[in-house]
Amino acid sequence: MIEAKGLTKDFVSRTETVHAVRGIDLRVERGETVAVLGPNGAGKTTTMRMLTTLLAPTAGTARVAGFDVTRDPARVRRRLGYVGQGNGAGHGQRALDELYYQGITFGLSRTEARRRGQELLDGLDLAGKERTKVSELSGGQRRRLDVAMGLMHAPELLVLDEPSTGLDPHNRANLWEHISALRAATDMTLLLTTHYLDEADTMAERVVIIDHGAVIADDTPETLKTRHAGDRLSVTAGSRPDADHLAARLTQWEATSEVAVDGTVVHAGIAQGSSRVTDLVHLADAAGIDIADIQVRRPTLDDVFLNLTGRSLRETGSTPELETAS
Ligand SMILES: Nc1ncnc2c1ncn2[C@@H]1O[C@H](COP(=O)(O)OP(=O)(O)OP(=O)(O)O)[C@@H](O)[C@H]1O
Repeated sequence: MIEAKGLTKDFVSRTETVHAVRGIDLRVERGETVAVLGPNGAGKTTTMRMLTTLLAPTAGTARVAGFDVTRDPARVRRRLGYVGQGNGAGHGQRALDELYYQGITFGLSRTEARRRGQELLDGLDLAGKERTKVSELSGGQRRRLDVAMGLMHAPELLVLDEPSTGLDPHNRANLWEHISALRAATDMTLLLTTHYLDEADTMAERVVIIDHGAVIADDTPETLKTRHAGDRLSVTAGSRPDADHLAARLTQWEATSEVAVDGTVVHAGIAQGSSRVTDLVHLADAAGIDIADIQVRRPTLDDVFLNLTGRSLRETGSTPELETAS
């Protein structure tokens, strides 16, 4: 569905050149859901804008649904829906009219545009809002209307740029429930950017991590976690001396790495954590170390990013403040 090779974008001004995207290769198969993750300014939006024909690449090529984004932009646009950051819908219009005119723009008949608009309002939990002005919809409802706008012409590919930013957890979950239901009903391909690591983890079959305009990892969330970040172990010892004693033992043990003591808690990385807990208990018993609690945590995508770059996605200010919007 998407095949990008060496996609590059430089923004050149009189004073500077910003290398926003530096030769990205990306392949997305039909029906796949792929999340693009990365800190602020990594080049996610610029990449989406090139793939959706809104921005001309400086170098490289991209084909979407079989058509070249530079040579055949109209054909590409016909096959994709793009929901950008911010609201696409005009605020003075009524919800169903917005969808209707979007449908007409894409060549639907008047009857079909009205039918499709109503179907999407129903499917996205906006039934009853047909005649409500966009400006009077809540944040969550407006975002769902944006998604409906992107879906009016039944695209093969839906590109969502931070669809849930600014929504509270309830509305995020609600939006995803609707997107998942729509996906299940069609074989639509989904490409999204998000700042929410848990969203990428649960919604996407594949995660592409970009940093400084380049792809630094591309795989399933589970493989990324297994390959780039092991399980994390936290053991609470009975006393500080016990914690120090345990830390010394774990430093020698082949299953653990990066051992650190914080009060009576010993933290470490552990290979195949849950299967090694019994061995750990035996090791502590044999050494006469008192243990109060053992916890093994699966890594998150943030641990993956941290291991790859030495920075946390959270520290880079990527997790935006929540605005309550219902
Ligand atoms: N029109 C532009 N002119 C100049 N520089 C730009 C322009 N658009 C983006 N940039 C720069 O390109 C880089 C990549 O920006 P981009 O918006 O693609 O990042 P992003 O990963 O989407 O970030 P965010 O998560 O904050 O949306 C940034 O340094 C940004 O300042």
